[in-house]
Amino acid sequence: MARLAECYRQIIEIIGEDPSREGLLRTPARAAKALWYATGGYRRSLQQTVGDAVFECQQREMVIVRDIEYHSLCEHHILPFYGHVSVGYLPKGKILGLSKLARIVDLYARRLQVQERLTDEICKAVARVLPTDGVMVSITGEHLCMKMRGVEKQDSATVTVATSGRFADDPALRAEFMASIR
Ligand SMILES: Nc1nc2c(ncn2[C@@H]2O[C@H](COP(=O)(O)OP(=O)(O)OP(=O)(O)O)[C@@H](O)[C@H]2O)c(=O)[nH]1
Ligand SMILES: [Zn+2]
Repeated sequence: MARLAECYRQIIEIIGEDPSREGLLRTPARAAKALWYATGGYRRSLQQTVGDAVFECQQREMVIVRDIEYHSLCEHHILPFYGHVSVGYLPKGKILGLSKLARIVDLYARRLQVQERLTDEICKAVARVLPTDGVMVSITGEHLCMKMRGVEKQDSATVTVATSGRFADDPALRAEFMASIR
């Protein structure tokens, strides 16, 4: 944390500000803490995230948690991107504690990411922590690197999808998932 704060102190200096100015005195420490938090996904495992919250259940119909908000950092510019994740799966004898789906989202969002990989990692993680007949994930994202700099498009949104198991080759299942999250 001290090293990170020192890096931020230097950044403040390099951009032409005075790190000893009263308003900026504690900024390096605050910014370090904020970045540490926003990248906390590197310092937790999937197992720690899910714990023991896998339960027996014979329900086989699709389970969906939709509109889980996330904040991530684009790996190209280290600027935020954010939006909503919807996760669905087909249970096969076991179900996952609902909050754990949201915790899995945070586990992979709080890293340097591209939206496509975030989508894929969430999909694979759900399939890893419980038996399923398939997992589907859809993410919407607004990227500050496309809004506040660069191409400066304020209204574009990115949608990404990942599937596994029966979702990969059953258009009706995909359609059911997409209809439920709309
Ligand atoms: N596929 C994908 N691209 C992303 C994501 N986040 C940012 N990018 C893109 O990463 C690309 C990096 O392109 P470069 O040409 O190397 O960088 P740049 O000169 O800053 O590009 P501009 O943003 O076009 O100014 C840009 O097109 C960004 O829009 C993401 O989650 N997924
Ligand atoms: Zn970017």
